[in-house]
Amino acid sequence: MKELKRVIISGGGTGGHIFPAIAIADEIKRKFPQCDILFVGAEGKMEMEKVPAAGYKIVGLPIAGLQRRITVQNLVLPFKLLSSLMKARKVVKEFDPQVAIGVGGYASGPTLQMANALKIPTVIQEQNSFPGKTNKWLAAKAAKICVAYEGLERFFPPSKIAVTGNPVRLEVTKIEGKKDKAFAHFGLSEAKKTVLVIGGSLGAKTLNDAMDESVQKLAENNIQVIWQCGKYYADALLNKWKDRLPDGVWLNPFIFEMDLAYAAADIVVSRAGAISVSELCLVKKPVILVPSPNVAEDHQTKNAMALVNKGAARLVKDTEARSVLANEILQLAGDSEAQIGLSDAIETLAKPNATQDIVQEIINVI
Ligand SMILES: CC(=O)N[C@H]1[C@@H](OP(=O)(O)OP(=O)(O)OC[C@H]2O[C@@H](n3ccc(=O)[nH]c3=O)[C@H](O)[C@@H]2O)O[C@H](CO)[C@@H](O)[C@@H]1O
Repeated sequence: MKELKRVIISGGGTGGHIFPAIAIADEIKRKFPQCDILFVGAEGKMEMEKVPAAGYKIVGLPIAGLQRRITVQNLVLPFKLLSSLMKARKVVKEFDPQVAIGVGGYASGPTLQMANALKIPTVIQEQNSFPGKTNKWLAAKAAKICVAYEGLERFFPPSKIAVTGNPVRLEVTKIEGKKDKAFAHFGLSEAKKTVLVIGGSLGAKTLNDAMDESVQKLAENNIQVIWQCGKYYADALLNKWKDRLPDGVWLNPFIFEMDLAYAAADIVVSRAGAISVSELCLVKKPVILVPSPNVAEDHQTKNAMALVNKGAARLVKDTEARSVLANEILQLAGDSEAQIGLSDAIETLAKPNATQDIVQEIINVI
């Protein structure tokens, strides 16, 4: 069998790009423990913290995105791009990987572009039903494009597509037998129903507003809440709720132990980011999705509808969340038949072998 010895993985910006990249790296390491893996990210972005925390080395490029407003940052963008291309060329040349994998996000542009220029094969992993700009741009020269949804022939050369599903970190979805540890970790009681609220890797204002108005009501109805609010909203919310949070409400910017959060939950309320959706299929919990309307081509609604159309999730629109979310939660919490129906249906959409299949595609191109 061909062996992976040196691999570059590039991309990031949000957890939705970083965590699948880490899942791919973990699977490569599981198969080829000696493989040397180097990540290439964007300076100042989330990957510069999360990738080393997962035990991998990362180099940052000075790349940034175009701001929608006219700003000084936009004026220096061409210089940042040029210096990112130069740095990416140096990194790729010196590390000399057998393959470079792009997971979407700014940094993967210069890195894979330079790998292409140096005749190193490239593989792209696209998490969503609507591809990001960088992946669309890199597709023409990629050797393989691993996707999670059908129908991406509209954007990518059909002969290069492999429908694998999204890579998900293994330990995140291993929840069996962890309930006791989970309740202890979050300081919750086994006697009450638990709702997990996650606004994607960065938190979601809509979900925070909805929870801000309804945690009290949920607590009064014997429902506990694990409320992940995201780092941008944390100061204001933690300040407001300091000393006043009802019993059985855990509020924090980020959950490092997602396995415990999933294990504790009877119901999950979540944004419909692609990796969150893939994880939810694997943990088989009843889910209420509130897709973000602020993403390219409304792709979170498409991610969500793929489940809703199969009876595998309920949907609450972003604009309606503040007024209806608490009642939706209470209604579902009181209907165990509906909960079973949702978890049975969501289980059928899981792709448990996605990460192995992606690594096989990577091996095939070297
Ligand atoms: C606003 C935005 O641009 N969202 C995009 C971003 O979502 P986002 O970055 O929110 O990513 P996803 O929802 O796809 O995945 C979130 C990941 O973060 C982890 N997690 C989350 C919260 C937490 O407290 N702890 C934790 O570990 C989850 O377990 C999961 O692994 O990338 C996704 C995949 O390209 C896209 O589908 C989303 O539309």
